[in-house]
Amino acid sequence: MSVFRPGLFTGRVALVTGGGSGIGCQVSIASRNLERLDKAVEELRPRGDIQAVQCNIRNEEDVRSYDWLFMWTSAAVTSTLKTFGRLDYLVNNGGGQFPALSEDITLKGWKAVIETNLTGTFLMTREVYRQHFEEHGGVVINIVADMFRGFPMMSHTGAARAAVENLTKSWATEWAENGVRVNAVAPGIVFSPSARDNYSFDVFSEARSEIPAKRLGTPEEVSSAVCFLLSPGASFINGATLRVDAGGSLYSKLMKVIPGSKPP
Ligand SMILES: CCCCC/C=C/C(=O)SCCNC(=O)CCNC(=O)[C@H](O)C(C)(C)COP(=O)(O)OP(=O)(O)OC[C@H]1O[C@@H](n2cnc3c(N)ncnc32)[C@H](O)[C@@H]1OP(=O)(O)O
Ligand SMILES: NC(=O)C1=CN([C@@H]2O[C@H](COP(=O)(O)OP(=O)(O)OC[C@H]3O[C@@H](n4cnc5c(N)ncnc54)[C@H](OP(=O)(O)O)[C@@H]3O)[C@@H](O)[C@H]2O)C=CC1
Repeated sequence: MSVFRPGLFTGRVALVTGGGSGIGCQVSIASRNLERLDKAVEELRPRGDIQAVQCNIRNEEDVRSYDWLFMWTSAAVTSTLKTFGRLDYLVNNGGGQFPALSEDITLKGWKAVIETNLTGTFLMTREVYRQHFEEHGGVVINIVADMFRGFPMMSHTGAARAAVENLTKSWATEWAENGVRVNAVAPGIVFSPSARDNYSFDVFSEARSEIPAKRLGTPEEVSSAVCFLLSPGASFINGATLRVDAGGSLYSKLMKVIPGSKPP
C-alpha cells in the first residue's frame, strides 16, 4: 500500500512492514521477499528516500536484534535507526491468511496465521517501543481487517486481527505518557493479487456486490486514513480503529453461503 503523501511528513522516518511507499518521508519497507522489496525500492526511489529490509516479522531475531557486542545489525528496527537516525512511525501492514473452514485448519496453518498477524505485530511494536518510542515518542498504526462480525472462512485471521485491535487499546494507554499514539485501520475489500491467488473463485468480483458502494476500495483510500492517523491532525486520537470500508462492515453480507437450516 502506498502510505505517505508529499509535504506532510518531511523529515520524518517510518518503518512499514509488508510494503508501502514513502513520499516526502524517509521509509524502511520490511518483508520476507528481498527481490520484491528491491523492485519496490527501485520504483519508489525517485519519490523518496527508501530502503528495503528483509524481515520475517514472525521471527524475533529478524525483528530484534543487536548482536552481542551491541553493534548495529541488519535487523528491521536497528537498520532503520542506523540509516535514518530516527524513527517516528511504525505501520504494521504485513499480514495474510488463507480461506478455510475452521474444521479444516491444521494446527500448523493456525499457527502460521496467528504468528503472522498477531505475534508479528506484537514483536515489531515491542521492539520499536524499546529501541526508540519509549524515549522519543511516535505513532503506531496497525492494519487489521473487517472482522467485526467474526470472519467466517477466515476465523484464524479474524481472531488474530481482533486481538490486534485489543492490543491497540492496551498500548494506547500503556504508552500515552511516553508520547506514543497507537491506532488501527480496518480496510474493507481492496484488490490484492495474493488474496486473489488464494481463492478458487473470483472473490473480488463477487465481493463487489456485497459492498454498499458497489466497488472495491483502493490502496490510496487506505493510505489516506493511515496518513491522517499518523499526522498531527490526529494528535488527540488514540486507541481507535478507523474502518475504511465504505460501510461494508455494517452491511449484512454473508461470507459463507448458508444453504438452509437443519432442525435442531
Ligand atoms: C472476502 C474476501 C476478503 C479478502 C480480503 C483480503 C484480505 C487480505 O488479507 S489480502 C492479503 C492476503 N494475502 C495473503 O494472505 C497471502 C499471504 N498468505 C500467506 O502468506 C499464508 O497464507 C500464511 C499467512 C498462512 C503464511 O504462509 P507461510 O508462512 O509461507 O506458511 P506456509 O505457506 O508454509 O503454510 C503453513 C501452513 O498453513 C496452512 N496453509 C497455508 N496456505 C494454505 C491454503 N491456501 N489452504 C489451506 N492451508 C494453508 C498449511 O497448513 C501450511 O502447512 P503445510 O500444509 O505443511 O504447507
Ligand atoms: N486487500 C484487502 O482487501 C485487505 C487487506 N488487509 C490487510 O492489509 C495488509 C496489506 O494487504 P495487501 O497489500 O492487500 O496484501 P499483500 O498480500 O499484497 O501484502 C501483504 C504483505 O505482507 C508481507 N508479509 C506477509 N507475511 C509476512 C511476514 N511473516 N513477515 C514480513 N512480511 C510479511 C508480504 O510480503 P512478503 O511475502 O515479502 O513477506 C506482503 O508484502 C495485510 O495485512 C492484509 O491482510 C486487510 C483487509 C483487507
